[in-house]
Amino acid sequence: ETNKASWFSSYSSTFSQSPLSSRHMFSASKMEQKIQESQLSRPLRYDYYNESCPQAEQIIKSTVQELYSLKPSIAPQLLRLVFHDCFIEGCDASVLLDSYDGIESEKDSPPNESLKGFDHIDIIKSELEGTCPGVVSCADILVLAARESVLLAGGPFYPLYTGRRDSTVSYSEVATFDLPSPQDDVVKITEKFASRGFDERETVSLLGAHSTGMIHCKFILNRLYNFGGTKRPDPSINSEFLTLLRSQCKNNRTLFTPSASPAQTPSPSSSISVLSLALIQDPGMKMDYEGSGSGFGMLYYRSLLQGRGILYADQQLTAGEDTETWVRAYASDASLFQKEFAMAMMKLSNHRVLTAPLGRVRSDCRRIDLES
Ligand code: HEM
Ligand SMILES: [Ca+2]
Repeated sequence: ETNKASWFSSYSSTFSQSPLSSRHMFSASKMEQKIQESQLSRPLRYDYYNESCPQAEQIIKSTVQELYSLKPSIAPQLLRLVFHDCFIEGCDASVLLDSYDGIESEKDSPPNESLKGFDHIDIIKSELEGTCPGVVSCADILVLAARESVLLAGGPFYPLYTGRRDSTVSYSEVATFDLPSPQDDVVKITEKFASRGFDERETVSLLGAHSTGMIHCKFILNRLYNFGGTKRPDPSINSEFLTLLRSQCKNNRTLFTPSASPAQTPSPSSSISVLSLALIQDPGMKMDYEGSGSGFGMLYYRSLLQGRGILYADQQLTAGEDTETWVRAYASDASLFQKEFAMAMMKLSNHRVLTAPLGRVRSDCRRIDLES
């Protein structure tokens, strides 16, 4: 029931706060209708699949582990994926839908351009469909796979209820406007998370997810070479760290992997835009650039305190009084971080879920089945 209460508080805060409400897909009356309908829908349950598909959670766990042993990069990919799903109209697998038949999908919206992990979700889904066809929702697969990924990346375990159902809609416009941008300042970031019911403390702990995974240079080039049009770097970057980041991310036309030969440098008349070339040639760098593998969390916050945040948005956590307090707390207490990250991930995974009779269980996570 507490679950439901937080669902409602986060929903209504989105609704009332909403400077962006005209851009949301739902009109006010539709939203009210949705709230009323949801009062009829059932809450999530512990071990929801224990009769309908008792092996479900084990299958998800072992498949993620197997995929991870072949390609460790899937763990951060799945973790990011659950954030991008749950943040946009709740944990309903809306982010997994492909664009087809007039559906403009979230995954094709600009903030989701570099999301990965969709094919891994397909693999897990097909394992489950082989065992219990039509039973396990894509939304549950996403949160459970992300939980496993957090563990593999060195983060905490957290319990999750199940019984989420999948959306029949993809919210590409909401994703375009509401997902946080790497260029957002601390005010914007805290506003966006507050609109989903997360306070500063929870926001700072969630950002600890940036202890793991890859970042592409395109997200920080301005910060390194032309911050706010100044032709100078962001003054908040530690100067040694600036040198390191610049060595990883060369400026525009010279943005090539070390193996690229000079002959491949495009001439100014090249028909390929510099931006798209930059994307092709941008292999990305590890967020835990020190590669010490010294755990999930601690190093991220310590780096922020030294002006070594990679994204502008990361570094902004030290620019707000409250957020900085939590950065300091997590930098000095690893177990506090693990505990609070676990709580925040549980809250994220329960954000505005759809349960029966709402939504449905898609048999293909990328498409809405016509018959069901
Ligand atoms: C202010 C909020 C946030 C912003 C602006 C932001 C932005 C970004 C950007 C720009 C990247 C790099 C993507 C790429 O280069 O392809 C990234 C990666 C990542 N983000 Fe965030 N993010 C935010 C919050 C979060 C949260 C709350 C989580 C999870 C709880 C998360 C998890 C991740 C993960 C795990 C990666 C690595 C993905 C990979 O290796 O493929 N992020 N984020
Ligand atoms: Ca969603």
